[in-house]
Amino acid sequence: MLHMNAPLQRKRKIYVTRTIGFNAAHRLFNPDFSDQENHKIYGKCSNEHGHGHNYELEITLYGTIDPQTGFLFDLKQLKSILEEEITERFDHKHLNFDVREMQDCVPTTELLAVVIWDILDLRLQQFNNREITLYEVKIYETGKNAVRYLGQ
Ligand SMILES: Nc1nc2c(c(=O)[nH]1)N=C([C@H](O)[C@H](O)COP(=O)(O)OP(=O)(O)OP(=O)(O)O)CN2
Repeated sequence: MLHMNAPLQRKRKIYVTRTIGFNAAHRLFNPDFSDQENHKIYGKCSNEHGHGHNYELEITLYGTIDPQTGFLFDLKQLKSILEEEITERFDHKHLNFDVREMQDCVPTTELLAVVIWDILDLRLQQFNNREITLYEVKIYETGKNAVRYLGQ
């Protein structure tokens, strides 16, 4: 038996974060509004042919350290899940047209965070019996603009 018991005399709750990026295009445009209204609300972000972003995401899990492995969750496994669920779905896509989960909404960073939360929350349900939950989806749309969603 390894001597990791000392720090694990009691259950330890911890947060683990993996960062991932993808490039995508979008247009902020609500078909319920006129072109003028869209331009007033979304400005240059409503330009007809859209524009691109280098999105950076921080995905944080929360739970109890496994006393056998010393992990909350294997980060290699989290990397694979994020590649399957996020990179494959969003990278080099146009969010208004190419991503089924975004087609009925204006692809703001807020709604992108909610959609990504729902995708990952579903995928991670298989690990709930290990007391692991999704804690936060944080998205940087630009170097200066970020959104955090905690599932509420
Ligand atoms: N609440 C939100 N506001 C805005 C969103 C959004 O998703 N949620 N998105 C945009 C645009 O997509 C836009 O591209 C961001 O524009 P801007 O603020 O100009 O981006 P920068 O950080 O690069 O701007 P600087 O000029 O460097 O400050 C707009 N609003």
